[in-house]
Amino acid sequence: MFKIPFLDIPPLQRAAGTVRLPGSKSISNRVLLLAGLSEGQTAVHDLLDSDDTRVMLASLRELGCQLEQREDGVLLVTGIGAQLKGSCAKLFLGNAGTAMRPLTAALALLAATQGGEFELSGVPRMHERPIGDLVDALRALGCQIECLGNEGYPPLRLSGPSALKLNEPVRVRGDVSSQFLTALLLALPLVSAQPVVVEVVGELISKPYVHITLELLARFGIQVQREGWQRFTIPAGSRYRSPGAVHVEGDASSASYFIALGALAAIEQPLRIEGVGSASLQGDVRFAEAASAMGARIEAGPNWLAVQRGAWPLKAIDLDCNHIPDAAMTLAVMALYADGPSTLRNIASWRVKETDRIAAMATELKKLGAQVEEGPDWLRVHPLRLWQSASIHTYDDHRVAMCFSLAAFHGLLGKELVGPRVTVRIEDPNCVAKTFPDYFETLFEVVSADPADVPVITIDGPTASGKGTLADEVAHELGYWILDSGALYRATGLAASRAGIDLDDAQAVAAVARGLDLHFRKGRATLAGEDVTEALRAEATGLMASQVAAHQPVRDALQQLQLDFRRAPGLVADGRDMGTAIFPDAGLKVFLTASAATRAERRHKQLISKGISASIEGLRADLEARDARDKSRSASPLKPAADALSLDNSAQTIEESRDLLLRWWAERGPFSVQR
Ligand SMILES: Nc1ncnc2c1ncn2[C@@H]1O[C@H](COP(=O)(O)OP(=O)(O)O)[C@@H](O)[C@H]1O
Ligand SMILES: Nc1ccn([C@@H]2O[C@H](COP(=O)(O)OP(=O)(O)O)[C@@H](O)[C@H]2O)c(=O)n1
Repeated sequence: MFKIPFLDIPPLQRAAGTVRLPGSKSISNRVLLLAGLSEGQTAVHDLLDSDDTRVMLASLRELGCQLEQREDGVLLVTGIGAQLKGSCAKLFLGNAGTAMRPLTAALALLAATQGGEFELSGVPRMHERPIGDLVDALRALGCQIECLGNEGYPPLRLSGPSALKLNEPVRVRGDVSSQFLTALLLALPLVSAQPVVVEVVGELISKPYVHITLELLARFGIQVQREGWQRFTIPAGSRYRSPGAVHVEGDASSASYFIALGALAAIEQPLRIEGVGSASLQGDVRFAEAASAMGARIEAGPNWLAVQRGAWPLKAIDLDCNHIPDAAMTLAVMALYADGPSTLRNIASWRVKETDRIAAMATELKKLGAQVEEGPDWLRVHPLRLWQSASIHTYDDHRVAMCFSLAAFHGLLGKELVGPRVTVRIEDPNCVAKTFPDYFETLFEVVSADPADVPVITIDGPTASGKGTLADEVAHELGYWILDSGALYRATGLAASRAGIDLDDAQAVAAVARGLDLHFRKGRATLAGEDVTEALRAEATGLMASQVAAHQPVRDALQQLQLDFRRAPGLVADGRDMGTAIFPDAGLKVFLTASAATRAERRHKQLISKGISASIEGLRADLEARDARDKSRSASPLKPAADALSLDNSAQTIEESRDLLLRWWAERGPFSVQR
């Protein structure tokens, strides 16, 4: 997760590989509610772990459901069997419409029939998202509902008991959001001693989502009879029965970003997307048809898609997007790469989502330089030729953040589109946590950029000056990768000495360096399958590293390995020759120093905190010896690059050094002067 104020994405070129999608949000929250209302236990496989599912889980727990996370990732939900365990609760539902609407309906009916008082609230934006049509339908049925802020909006208080009028059809509007109908369909089996009829007033929008609701109800034992999309009957005596196990499909709306990515940038081979396919329940899989119409080449299996670039530039479209409301936002960004203006129609529901999405898309697309027109329920986007760097505001809306990441593919993709190489800044990138917490990590796994376009910050300097610490801090703040180049020399020294090789034998050690089976994952290092994290950091290994690092053939052997770390969105590299030899074109070079006394003291503290005893005098002698060797060797000696900025951090805290580097970096970036 990128919990940082912004993420700068450099120009990207190609996409290749396989993406495994997280579970669908719509299916996850419906399954959780149904499992929570059922009798018995449901094993939920592939559940989405996101902000919206967390609020649903917290609510279910509050209402008395038992939740148990199995080691294999499966969640066991033991439902309340349609019987309230407690008579009051206050539920906070964040900005999750898929939790607020159905819980409102279910708790209103449970309070009416079994008595109780429940308060449902959310973040400020949730209190601006209308729920009046659902409240009206439930009140007409006899439920007691108070709007605690503005009439027609959360927060709500639901109380009972009260008599329900189930003889007449329950009428609900379907032309603003289909979630109101879904909420009623999910909840009314709670009171179906007699058949319950729901009638939709107005033309129902987003029918595919209602289709998902009906399919999932059927899996939980409730066969709703449907007459067109206007009238639904829940048979008398319907009861929620756990199906035992449920598998949540991959999120089809999330798939849209990768389908678009394939259409834009899977040039040599298709991009494979696993988790959705031709057998998916979700309407948003039909985004694939829209992408095909724009030129994507798509092959589909039951639960996978393979997408490749077809037409280029993409073909402009004019599309009624009512059937793919969420995924259609992705089309608005694809339209930048089309051969003419594209128009997305029938998207009025965008105005009442996480933010007013029509206004948001128009505003942000214009920042990139695009010409955009909007109407009450449509958006027209013209192709973009002259791109400009833009800082994209994301409105706490995961979909705005995800679809604008696709705007980083520009300029270099086709002959017609050559233009300036620009940076796309995504503000508040962590807002993707709502449905796809690892979206950016997943994206960066499958994209590649021209290395020259990938920004690099180098931090060189003597031992224990704080390079590694500072590199970690800065990389974390920017969402960049880290190269601890010293670890490569340490691993070479360790591997060579374990193999009984003379560390002064340059060629033999270089051969070890070339065959290094070294991997870094989640803060741990493995060498030939063995965890060597601690062994690498030992002082003795540092001395071996400095010995083998003096050989030019060893340095040559490790060069490509180091260059391979230069991947989007960027790199912070620490070592001795990062700015002078490995990344001479780095955008910022820092030469970090501190007095020998300070460094010996720091190293001492570091070792003591790890339970390793050492004397300050001994450490100082070692580090001075190492500095002397690093500076005096002929192969890439330790020295500041001509264009490096020097920083003596003897009297600085880590935070002060970090903030100074981030300031230097910001001054050199495309957003230093506010446009
Ligand atoms: N201003 C500072 N900047 C960086 N590190 C510092 C600072 N002050 C103290 N330290 C400490 O110095 C120790 C050595 O830092 P480290 O990053 O391992 O150095 P290097 O990678 O240069 O050998 C760490 O324990 C770190 O917490
Ligand atoms: N880019 C680099 C990084 C490390 N090294 C060598 O590897 C040794 C260990 O590096 P390191 O960065 O892990 O050491 P510390 O500064 O953390 O003590 C250094 O003393 C250098 O001799 C190098 O020559 N070039």
